[in-house]
This record gives sequence, structure tokens and C-alpha cells, in this order.
Amino acid sequence: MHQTVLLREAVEALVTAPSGAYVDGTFGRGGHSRFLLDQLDDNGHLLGVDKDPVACECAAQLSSADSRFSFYHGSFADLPQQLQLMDIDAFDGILLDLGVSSPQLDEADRGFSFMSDGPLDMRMDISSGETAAQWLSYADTTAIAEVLKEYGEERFAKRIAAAIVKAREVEPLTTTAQLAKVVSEANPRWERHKHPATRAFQAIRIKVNRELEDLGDLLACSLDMLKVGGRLVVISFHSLEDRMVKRYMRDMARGEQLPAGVPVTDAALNRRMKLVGKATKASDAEVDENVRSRSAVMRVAEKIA
Ligand SMILES: C[S@@+](CC[C@H](N)C(=O)[O-])C[C@H]1O[C@@H](n2cnc3c(N)ncnc32)[C@H](O)[C@@H]1O
Repeated sequence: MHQTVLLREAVEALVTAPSGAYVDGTFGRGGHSRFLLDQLDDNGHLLGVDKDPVACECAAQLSSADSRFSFYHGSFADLPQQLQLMDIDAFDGILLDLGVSSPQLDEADRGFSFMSDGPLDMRMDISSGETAAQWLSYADTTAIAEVLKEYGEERFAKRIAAAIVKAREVEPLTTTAQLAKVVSEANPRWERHKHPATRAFQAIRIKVNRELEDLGDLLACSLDMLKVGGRLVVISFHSLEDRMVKRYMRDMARGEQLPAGVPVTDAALNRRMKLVGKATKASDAEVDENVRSRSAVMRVAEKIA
């Protein structure tokens, strides 16, 4: 089961008009979406989005029960095209609760987990794209090491990448248990409370699902998709995502990203967003109930011009 993180905090920050049009870009099992629909009146609308086919099935039940809800199976990076298909010009709010859901991690068949054995897949959308096993079957040591370093902040990236390439020369890496073993044996650093394959699995998952590219694409077009007064609410679970969100919101709020030649003193005129509150973390009570919420950081910005 997926326990929704920062449920009330995120929805309350997002909804400014009960008859508005909103997006839940990471529908998952619909925890945020259901509570969000409770805040909308009969004229409100919510578009759910998720790459995961299981999320799709869950969303189908919700759309048949509630005509204010519709769903798109695909990436939130495709939102501009989805907006064009709707009879509105812009959204009142966009919510992202990034990363993977607990059912994705818990089901061995999805291949996300080093804790249980399954096929080495790791795709959120199992209907398209390359699996982790496919990528690891041909990527060279440098490419693997770059991913481990950049997306997993893994200090021993080169050593682990070399071990992966050596292991696949003996037999193809097709299961999560094989990968976890190779990585663990090559990793000299065993951190307390952290499996030695945690960083490598996170990195490969981010690569396979193009997670940071999708987030970058969404951020780049989010302003154009929001009404003035509309809000962007993002919950991140690791520093790479949070850094991107923080920088984007900060730059928009400072009026940076000026066209070439515009004096910096005009930056204020170029402000496009204002920050709403400070970064929010889960309360101690929520962390006690749901340990996954420990690393969540929520940031909110509102379009002002
Ligand atoms: C943390 S879960 C969201 C849980 C949800 N808020 C709930 O309460 O049930 C993240 C979800 O986002 C989806 N996801 C991640 N990146 C995505 C992307 N770029 N486009 C669409 N869905 C994405 C994943 O498949 C997963 O189902």
C-alpha cells in the first residue's frame, strides 16, 4: 500500500479556487488526487497523470466514479500537449509528488528493489523504453560510472561500474539479486542503515526513467501552463530533484533568466513567481507513521505575472 506523503499540506497549498482546473502529475495510487477532489466544487476539474499502467487501472476506477476527474497515461513532461487538448488555457495548480510509489518498490516483479529478487526492469512505464537489464548489457564503464556518480552520488562509481561490466562478461545481469550482489561486493563503503546497493539502484532507476529530464522539461514549461495566481507544488525525495526545483523557483522569484542585454537592475520587473512559505518537511508524527516521508521536501511557488 502507498501512504501518501504531506497529503494535507500539499493539497492545501495547491488549491486556491474550488472551481479551478488542477493537475496531479504523479497520480500513483491517487492519495493526493482523492483529497484534492474533495476540495473542489462541481465545476472543478482534476487531470491525473502517471507513467505506470497500474496507476492507470486505479485512475480508471476514479474517473468512472467522478466526472470531474480525467487521466492521461504518460509523462508529466507531456502536459503542454495535454493542455492543448483541453478546453482551458491554463491550470490553477500543478502538483508533483516525485519518485516511485511504495507498490512499485514492493513488487519484486517491477525490478526496483535490491531487497527482493525479480527481473531487472525498473521502468515505471512497462509498456515502453529500455529496461535496466537492457541498458546494463551494453553501456560502457564510463557511462555506467557517470550515472552512478551523477544520479546516485556514489563515491565508488568507477569501481562499481567496472565490476558490473566484468560480471556481465561472465553472465548477463537479468535479476535485481544479481545486480545487488555485484554492487555490494564492489562497494567498500557500507553505510549504517543503508544497503550498499541503495545508491546504485537509485541512480539506475533515475536513468532508466529519465526522471531528471522529465522534471526539467516540466519545470521549463510550468509557467506557461499556469494561470496568474496558479501554484506549482513539488514534493522531492532526494537532493538532486530538490536542488532543481529550488533553483528553478528561486530564479523565477528573483527575476533571473533575463534575456541577454537586459540590465540586472531590471530583474525585479522580470519576476515571474513568488515563493509561498518555506520548504516544508513531514512532521515527526508523519515520519513515525511513514518512514518514507523522512526525506520528503515540499516547495511551493505561485505565478505572479
Ligand atoms: C510517489 S508516487 C505518487 C503517489 C501519489 N501522490 C499518491 O498519493 O498515491 C510517484 C508516482 O509518480 C509516477 N511518476 C514518476 N515520474 C513520472 C513522470 N515523469 N510522469 C508521470 N508519472 C511519473 C510514478 O510512476 C509513481 O506512480
